[in-house]
Amino acid sequence: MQKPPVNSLNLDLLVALRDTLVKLEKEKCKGMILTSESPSVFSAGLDIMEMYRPDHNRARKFWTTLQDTWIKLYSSPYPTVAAINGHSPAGGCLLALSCEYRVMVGPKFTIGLNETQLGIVAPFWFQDCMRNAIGERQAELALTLGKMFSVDEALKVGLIDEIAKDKADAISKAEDFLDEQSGLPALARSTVKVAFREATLNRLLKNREADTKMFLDFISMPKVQQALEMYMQTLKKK
Ligand SMILES: CCCCCCCC/C=C\CC(=O)SCCNC(=O)CCNC(=O)[C@H](O)C(C)(C)COP(=O)(O)OP(=O)(O)OC[C@H]1O[C@@H](n2cnc3c(N)ncnc32)[C@H](O)[C@@H]1OP(=O)(O)O
Repeated sequence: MQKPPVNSLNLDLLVALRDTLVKLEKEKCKGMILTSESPSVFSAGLDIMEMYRPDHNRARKFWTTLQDTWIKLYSSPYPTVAAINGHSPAGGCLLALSCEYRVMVGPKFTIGLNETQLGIVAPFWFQDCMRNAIGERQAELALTLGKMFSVDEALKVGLIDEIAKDKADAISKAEDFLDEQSGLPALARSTVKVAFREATLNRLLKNREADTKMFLDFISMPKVQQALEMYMQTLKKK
């Protein structure tokens, strides 16, 4: 990802990510490493400006493109690794959680689904991804608190799989994971992957329209708009 300054996921970046994932699948990609050009941010999550005082049609397109991107990434037949070389809150954490393996550069960055702290709610499929990675108990604690994990905490709880000392080390560890996968029969590998992910995927696939409506209704609430405005101001003041 290369959208300065913080790879916030706006409609354009999501379209680019989704189209890339579609192309990779078509071209029978052997494996993908998702990382960031920024030296300190993997992705700042959803672009708050897409949710603040939104145009209804654009907000719908934004959300359905996020859903498409997630579905493509989460269900990709080829192996995927997140080389998390910077902070990874909210939607950034979702991208990392949707890959099969996570290597994160330590020690100073943070990762987590922090939505509750912002006065918004992580959608059920974000929650499912966290639950699948760290288990029911830890996920409930993390989601209700909107907890951002340090790299050490993330490793301990199973949110990431390995710690790297810098980006080059993260890429090298990610390549090791892909090398290990490359010796396996591809169809057997991807069938097992989809079997593990099917229930989580189907939950969104069967409820896409309701999920979109919930998002549009939620961001139309004056209280939510106030919370987003205050949060944007805090970020700008910083
Ligand atoms: C019931 C179902 C309902 C569904 C409801 C909605 C569900 C929503 C789901 C997911 C939500 C999200 O993903 S919300 C986004 C959450 N993200 C964050 O909280 C991260 C915010 N950003 C930061 O903490 C920091 O920016 C950083 C740690 C990522 C990087 O820090 P750094 O110091 O390097 O950079 P700055 O803070 O100075 O930021 C630079 C610049 O970028 C702007 N910025 C940062 N984050 C965002 C963002 N997410 N969206 C838009 N813009 C962002 C920041 O304001 C600065 O702008 P200026 O240079 O103009 O000041």
